[in-house]
Amino acid sequence: MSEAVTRTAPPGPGLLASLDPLLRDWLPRQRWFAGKGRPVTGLSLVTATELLPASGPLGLYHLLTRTHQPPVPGAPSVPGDCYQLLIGVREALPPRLAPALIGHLTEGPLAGRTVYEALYDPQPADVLLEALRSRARIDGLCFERDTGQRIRPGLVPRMVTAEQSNSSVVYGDTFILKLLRRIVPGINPDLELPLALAREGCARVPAPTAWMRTELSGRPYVLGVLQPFVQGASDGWELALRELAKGEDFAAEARALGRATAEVHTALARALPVVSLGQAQLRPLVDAMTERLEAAARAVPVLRPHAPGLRTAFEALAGLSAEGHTWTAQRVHGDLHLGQCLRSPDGQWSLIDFEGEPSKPLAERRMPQPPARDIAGMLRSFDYAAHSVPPVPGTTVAPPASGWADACRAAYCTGYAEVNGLDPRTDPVLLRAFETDKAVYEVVYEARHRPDWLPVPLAAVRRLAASS
Ligand SMILES: Nc1ncnc2c1ncn2[C@@H]1O[C@H](COP(=O)(O)OP(=O)(O)O)[C@@H](O)[C@H]1O
Ligand SMILES: O=P(O)(O)O[C@H]1O[C@H](CO)[C@@H](O[C@H]2O[C@H](CO)[C@@H](O)[C@H](O)[C@H]2O)[C@H](O)[C@H]1O
Repeated sequence: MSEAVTRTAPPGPGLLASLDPLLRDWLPRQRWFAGKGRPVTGLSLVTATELLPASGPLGLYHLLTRTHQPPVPGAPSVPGDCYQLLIGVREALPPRLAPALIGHLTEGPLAGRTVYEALYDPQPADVLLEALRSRARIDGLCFERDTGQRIRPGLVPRMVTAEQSNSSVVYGDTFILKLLRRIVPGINPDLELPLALAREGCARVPAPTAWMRTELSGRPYVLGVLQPFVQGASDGWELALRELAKGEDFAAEARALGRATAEVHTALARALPVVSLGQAQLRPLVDAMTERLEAAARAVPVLRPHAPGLRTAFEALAGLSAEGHTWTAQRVHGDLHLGQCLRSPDGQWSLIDFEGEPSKPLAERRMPQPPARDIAGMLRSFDYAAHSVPPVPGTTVAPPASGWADACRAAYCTGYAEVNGLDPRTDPVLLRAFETDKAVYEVVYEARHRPDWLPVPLAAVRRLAASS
């Protein structure tokens, strides 16, 4: 794990080489590890930055490390993914840090010491906040902030333990720092879009307070974003499940969510380019959807029988386009679902996590898209919530939830139209194509990350395939 190091710090490659076997075992077990299903055959260190020396009671290292894995069958060989790690080194872990254990060093300059995931530990987490507050520059790590927003020192950190694609730390219920795990070169929409929305004065999205970035081989990388923490918030997914469990409807909230989505779309359309999609521009979009379907059917065999029916959704869209129909495209959220919507105690909705679908290339995530992409994501999410309610024991009857989902879906579109003037239901071909694309994505996502959930998107796949 030493040949590709571009920056090293004491105690140097000795420590880093001895970390290699521990990380090889630990990395693939992390929720945010994107290369699941293929063995990690090697790691190469991209950068190592010492934040606290291991000669003291707590050593702290910021690492960027590239994994080597065999290519996905049928796909071309590409460089491995690059992950961001914050590694702590202590003599022994206090019991409160037991879940953070990575392993024990058996060789090298620090043999006998314990290595752990340092974000769990308030002291290292505080090092990051202090670096952002003071706009530090440590080796190639740049900590920057909006000087108009104040970061009070001494806010107590706690790691967010929810299942995430990245990792987050909350500071004193005032800020939340998201450390991106799989990092990719380029402008990251998770910082780009909230900054653009803040400039537009859009209050539906927490405005970035500070961010961490670096440059590798002349290309920019966003490493993390700090934003105000919405205190006492519940996310839309929790709220929807709560209402479902009580047998309550969620239509009023769904309508408010539709309004919030439309407000964000309107602000994004003001802030960033809006383009028209004629036949030439729509073709690549439809081709990409079709290719994703083919790749998904190769990866998840249970999808195969439905592929012909699903393909008709994309063909219908291409057909409308061939007849001269055009659509408007703009920057969108890209992975909108109920878990990305936070309701504060005063009932206001905020949207978070503008990273887009993490498995897609950044260039694709940053392309203008019909707003129907986000709307379809939310419509799928109401359906997900409805299907997550376990059936009544001893019955095979579907939970009373399909009607619940239909009411939410309708209310959401109504709310959207109230703000935007355009009711998404007036373009059913476009909506079906995007819902299909999303359901296909979800099948792959669940097969990879949560196989028990696979029946949820598969139910939608069956419905969408049959609705041609
Ligand atoms: N500004 C915020 N205020 C309160 N909670 C937040 C905020 N941003 C994120 N969260 C919480 O952190 C979780 C993870 O954030 P998210 O941006 O979705 O990360 P990821 O990209 O890792 O999925 C969210 O589900 C939400 O519960
Ligand atoms: O980690 P992210 O929030 O960026 O998104 C990924 O994980 C989501 C699950 O946590 C996944 O969402 C799917 O499951 C949700 C219920 O847990 C449901 O509300 C969504 O509609 C459904 O797509 C998301 O697709 C994935 O990108």
